[in-house]
Amino acid sequence: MPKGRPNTMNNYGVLLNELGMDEGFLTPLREQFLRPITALLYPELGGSCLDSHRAFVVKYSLHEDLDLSSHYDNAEVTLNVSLGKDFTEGNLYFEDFYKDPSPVPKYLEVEHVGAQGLLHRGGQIHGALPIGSGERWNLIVWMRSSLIRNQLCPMCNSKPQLVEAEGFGDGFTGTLEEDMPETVDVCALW
Ligand SMILES: O=C(O)CCC(=O)C(=O)O
Ligand SMILES: [Fe+2]
Repeated sequence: MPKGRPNTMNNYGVLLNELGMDEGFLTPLREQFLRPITALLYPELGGSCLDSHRAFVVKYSLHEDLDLSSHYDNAEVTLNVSLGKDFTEGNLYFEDFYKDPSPVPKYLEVEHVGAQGLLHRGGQIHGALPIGSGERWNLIVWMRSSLIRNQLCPMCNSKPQLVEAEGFGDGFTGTLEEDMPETVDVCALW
């Protein structure tokens, strides 16, 4: 069975599409349950037309990854749900936005509470502080809007150079301006 790393920074965890969880769980979660919320909270990030995702669980423990350094996600909007187990410390923290001129509080720490999730902008710099003990697992769903990212890659800040990919890939569609994706219509009708 394929076993990719959840992302380029977390070493321990599982990509949920490899477990076949997209169709029955993650796509309905994004489309039916999260979209009404993200449409209201993140209109400027394509919150009403988040049309793909990369979902994974990340694992932290004393002998594996302890923490996660500051980064922004390859996502317009991210869902982060604490799955437990028992752990101490390991708070999530937020810093400035990547490429956002508006002033925001310099540093905000959020304690993970089991079975609770939070939504944040993918472009907001964040990281995870070291756990003190135990094992921490989180469900992370990086949600993408092709409408937004087809215009500018959020990671390199340039016009995307598309290559073929399996499944949702990195969430880009079509061939940019000449061939706008069908999701444009969905968004316009929302
Ligand atoms: O472990 C966490 O709570 C954060 C994980 C994260 O930021 C990520 O995987 O992009
Ligand atoms: Fe992240």
